[in-house]
Amino acid sequence: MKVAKFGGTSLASAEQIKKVTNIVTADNDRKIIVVSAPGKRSDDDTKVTDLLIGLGETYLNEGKADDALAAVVERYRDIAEGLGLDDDIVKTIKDDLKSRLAYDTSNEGQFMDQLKASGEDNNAKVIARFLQRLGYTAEYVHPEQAGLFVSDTPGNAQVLPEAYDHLYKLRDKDGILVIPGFFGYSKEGRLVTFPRGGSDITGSIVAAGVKADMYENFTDVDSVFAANPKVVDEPCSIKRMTYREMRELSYAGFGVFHDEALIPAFQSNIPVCVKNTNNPEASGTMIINEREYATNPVIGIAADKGFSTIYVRKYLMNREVGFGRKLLEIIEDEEVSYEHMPSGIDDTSVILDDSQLTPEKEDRMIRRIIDELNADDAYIEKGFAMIMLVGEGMHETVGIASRATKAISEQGVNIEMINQGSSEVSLSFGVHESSVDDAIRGLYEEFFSEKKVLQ
Ligand SMILES: Nc1ncnc2c1ncn2[C@@H]1O[C@H](COP(=O)(O)OP(=O)(O)O)[C@@H](O)[C@H]1O
Ligand SMILES: N[C@@H](CC(=O)OP(=O)(O)O)C(=O)O
Repeated sequence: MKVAKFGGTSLASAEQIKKVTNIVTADNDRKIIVVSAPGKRSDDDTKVTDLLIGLGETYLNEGKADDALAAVVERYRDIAEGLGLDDDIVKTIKDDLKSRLAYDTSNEGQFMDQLKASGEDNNAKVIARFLQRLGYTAEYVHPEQAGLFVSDTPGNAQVLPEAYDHLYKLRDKDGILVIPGFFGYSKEGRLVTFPRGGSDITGSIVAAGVKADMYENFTDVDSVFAANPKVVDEPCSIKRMTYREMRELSYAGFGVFHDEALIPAFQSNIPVCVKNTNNPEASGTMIINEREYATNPVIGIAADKGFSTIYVRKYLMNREVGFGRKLLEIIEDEEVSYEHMPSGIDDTSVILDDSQLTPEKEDRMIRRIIDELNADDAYIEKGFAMIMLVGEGMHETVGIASRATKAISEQGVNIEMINQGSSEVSLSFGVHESSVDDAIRGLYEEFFSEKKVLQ
């Protein structure tokens, strides 16, 4: 049995949904499909999830949001018409959205979650209805009834261990099961979404729960590439990579697959295959436990912008017992997690993701570092990007770090930070955001320029 997840680009229009149903019905093993909300139809289009976020925010600010509601309903009307479905499904979706807007707004996180989740929930209903109309036995599956239980943390759900046993029972059902991605339910029955891009996570959890033979992740590219195709021209395709490599690369910026989505599949040893809805014949990228890495010690380069560094200097910092703990405690008190912490003798830097920061938090942290830790100097610098070079064979291959630093410096890019820490499969560099694309192109040229496909 296979679990196939289809992303927003694969379900953005009626035409795309028809491709999806062709793919699903062409292989009897594709018994469970996990679907996203309709995504972008073109580069300047808006994902339904973003329309829903806009709808929720307008409603919270103004107490009504008729135009924003109409824009969401219009997307489904377009799809329903293109699929030849009766208009009643559009009316049902409109009523559903209105009842979600009537939800208690006192907890904004919960209010937004149940609204955001409607994108996948209604799309799953449309797709199940379309499959039935085509004459297939197909069923929409409600995540709560399937037992997809998660933590009660709005926008940041984590699967609860008991979910897997409940999901196993889906194996007993007949026909094609259509499950909306992106959300589950708390034990108290509250809807909770995963982080953005979280339908990949649902797919992986369901694949692990039903003990699938494979988890197929359908998107809009033929494979995972060694670098972001928006930065490097025609980057080489990766045929096979390990879970660890994919996790590091997706954490560091490969938008094609959610980094948290690897864990459930990995723990159950289910191979993951990334494939293209627009070209399903292409073999895609297999993500597996081990690979032969002698010829390709490095498999990919990922990068992400939006990092800040807290720089702290204090003479004899290395001799002060508990300095690091106290520093991290100040950051913890602001409910901020840290990414890296490269250190010297008298100074240390803590790298933080900007999305967790506000000017008030920054001020409080700096003031406490100076007052409570008696630091000689402390300040925040913004506008960093982190680049990650990843590959299972890197640590056994002499000279990777020196080739990488040379390649970056030949682009005229200054390296602000290097971290070849405890991870055995990655090496990361901090550079200024403005020079990150040059650095990636330099690294790509050094490690992949002669290659078309990484086997
Ligand atoms: N290294 C990479 N390999 C493949 N695609 C990548 C990579 N880095 C970024 N991407 C982007 O990820 C996109 C697919 O992810 P996403 O838009 O989330 O798809 P979906 O709608 O299927 O969830 C691709 O169109 C591509 O532009
Ligand atoms: N629709 C949600 C969840 C998701 O995974 O979407 P996509 O498959 O389009 O990345 C989002 O945009 O975050």
